[in-house]
Amino acid sequence: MSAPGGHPAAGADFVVVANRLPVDKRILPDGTNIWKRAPGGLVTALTPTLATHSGAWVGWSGRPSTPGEPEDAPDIEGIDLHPVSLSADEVADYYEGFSNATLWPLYHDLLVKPVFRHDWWDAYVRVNRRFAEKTSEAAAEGATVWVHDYQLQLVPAMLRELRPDLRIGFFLHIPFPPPELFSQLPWRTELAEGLLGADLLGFHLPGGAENFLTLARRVLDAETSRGPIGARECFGTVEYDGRTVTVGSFPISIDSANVAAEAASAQERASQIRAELGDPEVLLLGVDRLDYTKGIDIRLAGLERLFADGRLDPAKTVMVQLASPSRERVDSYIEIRNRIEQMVGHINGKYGTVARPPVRYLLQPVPRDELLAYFRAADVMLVTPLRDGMNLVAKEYLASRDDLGGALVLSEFTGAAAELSEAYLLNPYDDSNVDDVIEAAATDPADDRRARMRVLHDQVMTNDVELWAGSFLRTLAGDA
Ligand SMILES: Nc1ncnc2c1ncn2[C@@H]1O[C@H](COP(=O)(O)OP(=O)(O)O)[C@@H](O)[C@H]1O
Ligand SMILES: O=P(O)(O)OC[C@H]1O[C@H](O[C@H]2O[C@H](CO)[C@@H](O)[C@H](O)[C@H]2O)[C@H](O)[C@@H](O)[C@@H]1O
Repeated sequence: MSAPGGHPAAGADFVVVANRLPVDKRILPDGTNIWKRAPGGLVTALTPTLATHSGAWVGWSGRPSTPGEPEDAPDIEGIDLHPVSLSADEVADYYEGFSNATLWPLYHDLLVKPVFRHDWWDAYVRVNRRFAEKTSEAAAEGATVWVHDYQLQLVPAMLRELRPDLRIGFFLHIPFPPPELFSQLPWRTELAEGLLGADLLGFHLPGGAENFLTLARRVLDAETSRGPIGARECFGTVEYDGRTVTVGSFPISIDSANVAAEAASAQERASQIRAELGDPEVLLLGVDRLDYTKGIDIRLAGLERLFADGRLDPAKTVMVQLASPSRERVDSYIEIRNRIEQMVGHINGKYGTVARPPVRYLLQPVPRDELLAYFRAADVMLVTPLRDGMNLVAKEYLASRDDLGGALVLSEFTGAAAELSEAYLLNPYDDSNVDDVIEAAATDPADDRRARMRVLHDQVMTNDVELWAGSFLRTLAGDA
């Protein structure tokens, strides 16, 4: 039913728009559908915020739709879900193609070569329009809409055209590259214009926000502010199309109190995990989506060098790598999986015994309580990306350690490093630095490690996801 202006009479006042719904749809062998809460940083971050607002979420179910299949709209955890259908071709062209083989590598330092294809771009435009239309149907008059991430950069302008009454925020969860890299994109003008449909554009780091201001000047000849941007303060502006768009830095975080409480109750399982692993002197842990940006190969290579140089003893050291399958049909993901599995086999073949391989590797998502038990068990958490927008794993690990045990090794090339200066920071491009830092985190005196963990744990407990969402939404409402 529509209100006089053509807008839904009973729409939501607060609508989140993201590539994925906070659930995955699975079809059982008997044909019935079940919805499971999906893994991933964005989903993990936003669920608590939505549960406290009465909101709607527009997104994709995570699987291709078959023609004619009706989309059911489940309601989980008090959130009204609005599924957007993608055909198998659209999954290939919009999600695996333009989003994850064009934009993802372009925004992550060209770690692999981005592919520029016009048919992928056409699918991206078509799917962004479908998201904008679905959102327009879901939002009440004057609603606040929060659009997320690189898959949906055209939605702000498309939605503004459909619904000028809405207050539109956009947040980018991955790095925003320097204009020199972004400008390789044949559709750079269209993307910049798409983003500027928002009232507020948020980035994790001030550097990403400043990159966007420079781009707006160069590509669109827009007038922008020139002063520095600060986290949750000192916002920038772009004058475009007769409107002022605010640009800011909002570092995302986690539901710290919940993670800490759940991890504390996983202590018994943590001790059991150590025993199952043969009570190693040093337990190293990696937890990541299997992505070439995460530097899983970097930490494996470091471990092998430390064994080869006799700096860590393979008989007394275990590294657990929990990898979650991701974007499995994209070539660069197939290649990194092969590389990692070859490295794991090589290290175990060379430095293990039949009873005791030093690397234990899983390629499957691990249940939440089990994951927290691993955090609680680990002596050293290895977070070694070559580039990462934020990295919530690092923050989850720190929140889990209210016992002040453990140590965090953290790449300088993560967004998290900007806030977590007491971590064992490393440059993943510098082999000897990688080795020195991992060794220090494993062998430094317990008091030194504890002192660092105290600062880091407090930092994450104070700067949680509520602060992130609250500061973004207050700025969007003009109350900051
Ligand atoms: N193997 C795994 N099993 C279960 N959850 C995982 C696994 N790997 C990563 N996760 C979860 O996925 C999220 C990853 O978020 P983040 O580190 O920000 O990176 P990204 O969103 O790029 O994957 C975290 O909440 C983390 O706990
Ligand atoms: O949806 P997928 O293709 O399975 O990918 C999962 C998510 O990966 C990316 O996460 C980013 O967001 C995190 C939270 O802000 C951040 O910590 C991390 O550094 C980023 O890589 C992606 O941006 C999400 O859209 C995906 O859902």
